[in-house]
Amino acid sequence: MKIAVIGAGAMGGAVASGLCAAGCDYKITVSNPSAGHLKPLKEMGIAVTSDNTVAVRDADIVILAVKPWIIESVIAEIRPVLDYSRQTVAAIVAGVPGRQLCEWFLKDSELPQLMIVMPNTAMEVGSSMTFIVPVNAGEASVSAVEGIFNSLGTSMVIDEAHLPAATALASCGIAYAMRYVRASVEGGVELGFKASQAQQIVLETLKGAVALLQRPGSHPESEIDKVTTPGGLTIRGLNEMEHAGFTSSVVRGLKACVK
Ligand SMILES: NC(=O)C1=CN([C@@H]2O[C@H](COP(=O)(O)OP(=O)(O)OC[C@H]3O[C@@H](n4cnc5c(N)ncnc54)[C@H](O)[C@@H]3O)[C@@H](O)[C@H]2O)C=CC1
Ligand SMILES: O=C(O)[C@@H]1CCC=N1
Repeated sequence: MKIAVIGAGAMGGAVASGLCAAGCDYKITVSNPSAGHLKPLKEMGIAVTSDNTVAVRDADIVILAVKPWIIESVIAEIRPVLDYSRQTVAAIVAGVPGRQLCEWFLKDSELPQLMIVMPNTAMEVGSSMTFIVPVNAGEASVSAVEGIFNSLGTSMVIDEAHLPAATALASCGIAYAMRYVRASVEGGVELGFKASQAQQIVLETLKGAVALLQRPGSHPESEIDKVTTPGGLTIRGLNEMEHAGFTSSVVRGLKACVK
């Protein structure tokens, strides 16, 4: 299967390099106006070009990975050469509704197989939580796009109404998770560990928490109950974090992200 990736930044670069690193059998061409982002991809053996129309011409699946304010002009550029009878478009773009993409893609009253895809930066390491929103897409094209993003982590097909929440939790959420790690490391340094040791401790602890929660029937509150000895140390820390607004600030941050 041939894939064209338009835009070689954080998302487009991670799709191409992630698929290559996973040893997938896709023939990938990446296009980007400047050469800087293309160089490492070329060194991995990926075909590169600065011409978007060249990249999309032979592709079975076209992945758009440009900023939201650029996507309209990129669609206008590639629309004349796209063959809607055989090509699927997956748009990685935040905050652009499906109906707007349809308006930009419309050609002779036709649309391509079209979906919005929302991954996160962990594609780089094959661990993205990715959402797929079919906008104008049948089962075969959705399953082809699922195949791509399952090679880069885990994917979930959702409806467009859930996309803002999904974006907040997972695509932006990876930054929120990093901020928890950074805060814990800073606390660990104040308590006497070197930053590198504190980071290792925090990451191993998070790995343990994830493994505990991934067991069937597991719940964060019951895991917390096992840690909080009555009158003990853990509950003092937890209550102090809640006095400072921990849960509330996370919920408010997610809601602000969706607004
Ligand atoms: N960065 C993230 O964590 C996430 C980003 N997204 C979405 O992914 C899309 C891409 O974002 P990033 O990769 O972060 O942006 P980026 O700025 O890292 O990459 C965009 C790339 O597009 C290239 N570009 C600019 N004009 C172009 C054109 N006319 N033709 C082809 N390429 C062109 C730029 O040179 C750049 O390499 C955005 O729409 C964003 O909303 C979605 C989920 C997560
Ligand atoms: O911050 C943003 O707008 C993009 C969308 C999801 C993650 N980064």
